[in-house]
Amino acid sequence: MNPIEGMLREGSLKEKTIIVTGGGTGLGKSMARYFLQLGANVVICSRKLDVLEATAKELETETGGKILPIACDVRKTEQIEGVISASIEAFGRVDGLVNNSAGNFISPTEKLSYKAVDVVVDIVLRGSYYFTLALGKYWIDHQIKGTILNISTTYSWTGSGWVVPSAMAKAGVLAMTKSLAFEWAPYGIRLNAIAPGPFPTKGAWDRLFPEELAKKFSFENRIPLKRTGEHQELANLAAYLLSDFSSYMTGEVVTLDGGEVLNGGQFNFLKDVTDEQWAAIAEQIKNTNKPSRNGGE
Ligand SMILES: CCC/C=C/C(=O)SCCNC(=O)CCNC(=O)[C@H](O)C(C)(C)COP(=O)([O-])OP(=O)([O-])OC[C@H]1O[C@@H](n2cnc3c(N)ncnc32)[C@H](O)[C@@H]1OP(=O)([O-])[O-]
Ligand SMILES: NC(=O)C1=CN([C@@H]2O[C@H](COP(=O)(O)OP(=O)(O)OC[C@H]3O[C@@H](n4cnc5c(N)ncnc54)[C@H](OP(=O)(O)O)[C@@H]3O)[C@@H](O)[C@H]2O)C=CC1
Repeated sequence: MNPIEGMLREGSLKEKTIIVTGGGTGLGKSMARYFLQLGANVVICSRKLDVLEATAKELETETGGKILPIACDVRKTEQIEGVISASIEAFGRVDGLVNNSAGNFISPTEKLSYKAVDVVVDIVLRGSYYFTLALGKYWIDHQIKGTILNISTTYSWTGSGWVVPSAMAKAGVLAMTKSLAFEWAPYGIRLNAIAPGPFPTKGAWDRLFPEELAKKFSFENRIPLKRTGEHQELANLAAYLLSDFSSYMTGEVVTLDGGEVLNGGQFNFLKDVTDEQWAAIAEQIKNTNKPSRNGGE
């Protein structure tokens, strides 16, 4: 496969200031890089300031764009408000938010302590609605037509065992996306979401596909398109959803997963049937049909 290129034309996010939570690592970092390349001012925030500062330095050198790293635990409202006021001070205003911060790990649910469930739900659900609420109030007060992109998962729809706190929290984020897309549409505020399939990042792989598991299962085999996602593919979609090109779209959840979620199709197990078997099956079904066509049983 050829390397995936940036999709939008230069300057597509010019004059926009976008906050990316969890923007120091993984997919958040890849989105931040592309937003900078498209001319946005970017604010990245998460718990680890040293990681954010290293990312900011790297991306600034690479893109020549303006990026501000700020420490913020998305479970703390005063820290979120601090990020918003520091962003306004640095760039004049805020136009976009990516709720990308997350916590997650695989575990049998009955082995989780109450705190282990809380930690994931609080980062994902509480963090997303705290940030959304704080920015929404600012946008409504200042008549700014802001845009929010929530990073969800495909199992928000289907549910999934062994990641139950994450599934509960991400499903809540989806409900918020659709509910507020309607309620805040009169203010011109848009909310959309991406449901990514597997995109290799250290954060996700260490906690969801650890070596012990990777030795036994081939994840690529579960994916109809037989590969994991490229970060630029997700960054392209994210930039589109934050740009004015998507200004007629709100309340939408776009799945980007190589077809992985379609595995649930009831007859998809037939992918292993050979051509010879298909010929025999067709013959058998036709023979069954014959008597009924001739008026028989
Ligand atoms: C296709 C892929 C879909 C991907 C989706 C994603 O979201 S990928 C994104 C992936 N990226 C990330 O997740 C990035 C951020 N993630 C993190 O920082 C950590 O994974 C965190 C979420 C645990 C928070 O860390 P922290 O330092 O704030 O918390 P802490 O260490 O204090 O633990 C709190 C409680 O959890 C308990 N506990 C922990 N592990 C396990 C376990 N394996 N088993 C059982 N329990 C476990 C721990 O014992 C404690 O409970 P206790 O004993 O006190 O009752
Ligand atoms: N990679 C994948 O295959 C998939 C990822 N996703 C979603 O994509 C997003 C990015 O995940 P990914 O890049 O893979 O993983 P990462 O672990 O790299 O990203 C998670 C980010 O969240 C930040 N974070 C965690 N806790 C907090 C907190 N309390 N306050 C603020 N920030 C916090 C972390 O920074 P810090 O530690 O500094 O706080 C980190 O930068 C997540 O929403 C994830 O659920 C969804 C489906 C698949």
